[in-house]
Amino acid sequence: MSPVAHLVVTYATPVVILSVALAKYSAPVWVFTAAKDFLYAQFTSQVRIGQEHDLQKQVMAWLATNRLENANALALADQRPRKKASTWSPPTDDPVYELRIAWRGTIATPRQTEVPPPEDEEEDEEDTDQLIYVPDVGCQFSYEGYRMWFEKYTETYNDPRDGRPQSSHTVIISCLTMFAGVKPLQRFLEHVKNEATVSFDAGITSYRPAALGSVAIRENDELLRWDSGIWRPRRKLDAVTLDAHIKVPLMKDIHDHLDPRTKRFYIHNVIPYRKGYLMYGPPGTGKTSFAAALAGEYGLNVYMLSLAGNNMTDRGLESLFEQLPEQCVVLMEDIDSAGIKRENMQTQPEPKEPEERPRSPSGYQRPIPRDINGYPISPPKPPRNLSNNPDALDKALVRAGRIDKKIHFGYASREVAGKMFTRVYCKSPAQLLDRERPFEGIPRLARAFAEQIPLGAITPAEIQCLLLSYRTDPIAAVAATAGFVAEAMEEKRKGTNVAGFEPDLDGFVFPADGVGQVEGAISLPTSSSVLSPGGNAGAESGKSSPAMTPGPTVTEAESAAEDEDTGEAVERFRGRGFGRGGR
Ligand SMILES: Nc1ncnc2c1ncn2[C@@H]1O[C@H](COP(=O)(O)OP(=O)(O)OP(=O)(O)O)[C@@H](O)[C@H]1O
Repeated sequence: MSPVAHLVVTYATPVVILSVALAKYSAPVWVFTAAKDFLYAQFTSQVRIGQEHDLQKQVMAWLATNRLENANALALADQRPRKKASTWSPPTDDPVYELRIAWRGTIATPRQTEVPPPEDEEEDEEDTDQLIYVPDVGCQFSYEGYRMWFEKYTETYNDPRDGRPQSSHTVIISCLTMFAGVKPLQRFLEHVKNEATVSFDAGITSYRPAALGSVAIRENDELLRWDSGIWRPRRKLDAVTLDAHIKVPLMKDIHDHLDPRTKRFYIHNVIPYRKGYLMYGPPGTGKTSFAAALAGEYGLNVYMLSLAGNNMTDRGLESLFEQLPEQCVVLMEDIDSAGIKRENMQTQPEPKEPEERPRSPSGYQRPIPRDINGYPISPPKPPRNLSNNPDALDKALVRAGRIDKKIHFGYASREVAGKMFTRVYCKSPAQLLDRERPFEGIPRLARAFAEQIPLGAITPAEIQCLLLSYRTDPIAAVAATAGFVAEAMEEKRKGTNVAGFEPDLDGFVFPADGVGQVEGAISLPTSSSVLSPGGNAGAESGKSSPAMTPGPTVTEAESAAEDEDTGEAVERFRGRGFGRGGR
């Protein structure tokens, strides 16, 4: 064979054979690929969930807790996923319980019976440093026998407000099904949502407006956004102690409002579906705690707005309200110091463009009262308004329709004081330190304690501070109460900040973590707000002056206790007092 023929045979033959083979089989391959694509296109249902939707987090949390074993890509979560369904143990003496049961009956699923023991909650809360993974791009899972897969797309862009890089995530859930269409996906999302709703025992997310500092934001208020939110453990409603005659009707009212039938009624009659409560009273009486606990109770997230500063315009507020989800609690703090007066509104014609509005010398636009008084930005959802001084509020702000109910949060009554005492010292075995044994005679001690709290003078926050200081010793707490009360009232009279209390605890054990103590101390009233004349808080202090005499002495408490040992123990601590001077 000639060399040319050899070359042709050696190199050309395989190429020819390969070309013939490809020509022969590529058509079926192409047909197969096209058919597959066609089938996928025809029979794949998809749902896109944007970052602004709460459901995105709920889907991620559901996947993280249910399907991690199948995930082939993981990412670190930026917040703790909620726990699975949990519920509460029925308190026999809680009149609010019936209402809660009724409410949850409308949303509960059978999974609600999967109740982890209450102690789990505490264990979980200590576990905050644990790394939490969530499924990342490409994770597959099955639901009701349908194969589903989850994709996540991240888009990065520069924030027009301050030019900083931001990212937004879109989650896509796909499902391959011949005949069921989008139904399995809808059922899946419904299931995730229900589970997340049932799991609201675990916590709530609270949002605040994202940083307001930059000039770009001030000049472009419609770009204001809520921040990405902070997950907080749910505060139980039972932990906020209120007099039953306040708590029960209030809960009933809120419960009725959130009933879907009420919503239907509002929509049918073209009435804005929202409800405003003005909670007023001295600092440290539980307004914020109650609103947050309420949100947790109904599985609603909290959107917090402080109206104290001047760095937000009405357009900014409007923009924030437009972004609220359908159901939430809007917590407006310090509305009495927001400077919202009807007169202001009348003297300030509202220009169309934000930059036409008058500016303060610092360059900030003053909020125009339309934010609260004007319908367009009135909160569409049940808001809670917190104020220490309702007298300072403009009548237009508190008129019916904007504020539907005013609720006074007052100083601790004996009932509240006794309940707080009982809650601190009735510890479950999981809460007892090594050296502690379950306390005995708590009801008697609680009575003795409550009798020493003068009416109209001491806030629940102050009581919490005292009790947490003696968290491991109820007898010492009872003995120290008279001194504590005397010192608290003296401090208020002098006008100094009672947060400066330092218990004289020689020989006693400080709370191990001190967290509650610090929290209570931070929130203790400054005398300026408690005693300020003219305001409600001041009026209240004034009114209550005659009642500010110390309550029954410890000796009376002892006789009420009818307990020799307890009496002796209390006697041992008498005179030690509470406070620097050991009065
Ligand atoms: N009624 C209450 N029951 C149980 N704890 C309470 C109660 N009131 C206040 N506390 C405790 O006191 C602290 C401060 O309470 P909170 O912030 O809710 O008071 P506030 O009335 O909202 O005060 P402010 O007017 O300063 O915002 C919280 O840590 C809370 O635990």
